[in-house]
Amino acid sequence: MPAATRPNLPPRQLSTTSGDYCSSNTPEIRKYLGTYGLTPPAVESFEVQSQRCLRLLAMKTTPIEKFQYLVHLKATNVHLFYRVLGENIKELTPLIYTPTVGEACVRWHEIWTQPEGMYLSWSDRGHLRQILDNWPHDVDITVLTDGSRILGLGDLGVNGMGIPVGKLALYTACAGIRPDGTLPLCLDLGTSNKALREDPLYMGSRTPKVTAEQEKEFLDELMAALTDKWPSIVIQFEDFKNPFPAIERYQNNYTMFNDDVQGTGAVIVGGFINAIKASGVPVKDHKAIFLGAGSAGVGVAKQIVEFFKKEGLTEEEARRKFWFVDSNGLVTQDRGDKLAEHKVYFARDDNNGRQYQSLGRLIDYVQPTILMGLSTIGGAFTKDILQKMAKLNDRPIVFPLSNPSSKSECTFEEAVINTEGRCLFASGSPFPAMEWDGKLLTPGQGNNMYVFPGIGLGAIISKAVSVTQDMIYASAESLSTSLNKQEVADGWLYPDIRRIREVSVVVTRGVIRAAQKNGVDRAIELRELSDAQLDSYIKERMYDPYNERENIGDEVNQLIATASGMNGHANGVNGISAGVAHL
Ligand SMILES: NC(=O)C1=CN([C@@H]2O[C@H](COP(=O)(O)OP(=O)(O)OC[C@H]3O[C@@H](n4cnc5c(N)ncnc54)[C@H](OP(=O)(O)O)[C@@H]3O)[C@@H](O)[C@H]2O)C=CC1
Ligand SMILES: CC(=O)C(=O)O
Ligand SMILES: [Mg+2]
Repeated sequence: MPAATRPNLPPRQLSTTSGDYCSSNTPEIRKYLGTYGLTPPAVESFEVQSQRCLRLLAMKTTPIEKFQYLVHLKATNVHLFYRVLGENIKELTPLIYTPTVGEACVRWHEIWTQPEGMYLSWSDRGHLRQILDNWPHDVDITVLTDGSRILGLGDLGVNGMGIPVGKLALYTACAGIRPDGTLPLCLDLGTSNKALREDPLYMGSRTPKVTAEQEKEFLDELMAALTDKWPSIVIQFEDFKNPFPAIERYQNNYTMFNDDVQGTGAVIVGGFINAIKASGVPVKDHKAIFLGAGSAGVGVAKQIVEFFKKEGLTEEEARRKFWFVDSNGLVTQDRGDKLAEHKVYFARDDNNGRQYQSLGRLIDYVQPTILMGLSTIGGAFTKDILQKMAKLNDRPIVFPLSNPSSKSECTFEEAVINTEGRCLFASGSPFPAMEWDGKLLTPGQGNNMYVFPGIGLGAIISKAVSVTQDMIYASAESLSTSLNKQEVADGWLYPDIRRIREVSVVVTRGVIRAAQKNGVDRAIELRELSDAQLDSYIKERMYDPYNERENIGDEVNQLIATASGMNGHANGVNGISAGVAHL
């Protein structure tokens, strides 16, 4: 074939995203693609490319610059991005997700360079189904937000797009959901953030947030449009200021869940089950104070109620183990204000006229074994609070879960020092390990990425018609059993994040089994598989960035085979195959 031109084949649309310009392409592939001469001559291995990426990353001095480089890498070579991410998941997750994604969202309008995902505006209603036709791929899963409660950072309008983009990257990295099967979706329904509305660089509608009734009308149209376009789509809601109406309205009619309420509940229960075991205190003797009674706090407590019930408590006994504090103090039935509906279930009626004075006084009164933070108030677990918990308990359970790190109720170091290294700890954002009394202590991270990828993949593979409470709970239980012997021996609450692909298989299997038990699965042939067979089935369906060649396909394999007189199948053993496999 001529050196620099495509053989007798039709012109081909080149795509940077799928690696058409990748330096690992062999000369044959470059000729086939028509990129011969358009890339530097060297044919590089993945290791070399990865080394360059990591060096480039190290040259960036701030987390936001590193974030921007990773956005660029994903846009220019998606498979390389997922290889680098997969091999450095522990180091890179804080850059593509919390905490850095928080800063990226705050500054989204300043740092935006290229489109990712879809935006649907209030003014688009009536046409949502048509607009979805503009999306170029088939979709397995979407993460959608209205930007109204981005981490603990408040209403950021369409700047919130960073969250669906980041979460979907984790669906791919952790559970192998194909990148082109994911749709980040940001609803542009106005924003209550006046500063953003007035910022000349803001990229959303400059109108106040629509009413709850209008949002419901919009979501009704959107849910119908999404499932009409992609009948098996899994729809994950994220970072809504008030997520409860949508969960209630759609959970039985669509394959949907809300990760802040249900995923957070599951991931915290997953670590909590191990914390309860490690505390040495029987389940019946635990008592919990929650600082923050929002969607995440109540979501976590509801899943813990399920766990307590499975451990033999009645629902009433389980419910009464919780004391919630919100911005108006202890959540009680006789407080004098109208409680938001989601708080009523846990509102206390045994306050005996006592007024809430402070978190410290409440700890003295309740004597809790567990202190959870989902309040968005950074530093709320002061030295005094932590020392009180340490005085009351041999192994106090302290979970400061607010994100990003600046909103965490305390740091790992503060918790360790003020409980003399005895706390059972998990946070929302990552903290470094530290030495205490000659021992290296590693903080747990109650990171939803342990469960949502498996919930999503389980729903996709089982073709579930809805995501049931049992599926969510199964993800928590599966997570709690996924620690290996060493992790258990070291007293960890969560498995090593570097094993996330293995963990996601266990979680996915649990979710599929629960879907089968509930009869919501449509892939009924999977019911016959043993657990080992189901694990293999799941693994086979996971996207593997090391084995990507669909961009080239059989056409080039055939061509290479003919040109080289060899069997040029991409998984073969010659130099050509290495190039194809590393597209
Ligand atoms: N796994 C994880 O790491 C996850 C962490 N989160 C984090 O949890 C936090 C809360 O999320 P979410 O529940 O959805 O948010 P919400 O806004 O729904 O809830 C925040 C809660 O904190 C309460 N609060 C605010 N100020 C105070 C105060 N001074 N004292 C006591 N309580 C206060 C609010 O009170 P009021 O109700 O009166 O307004 C509300 O109940 C966020 O930072 C989020 O990032 C969320 C999901 C997963
Ligand atoms: C982790 C997450 O979902 C949140 O903080 O909102
Ligand atoms: Mg969230």
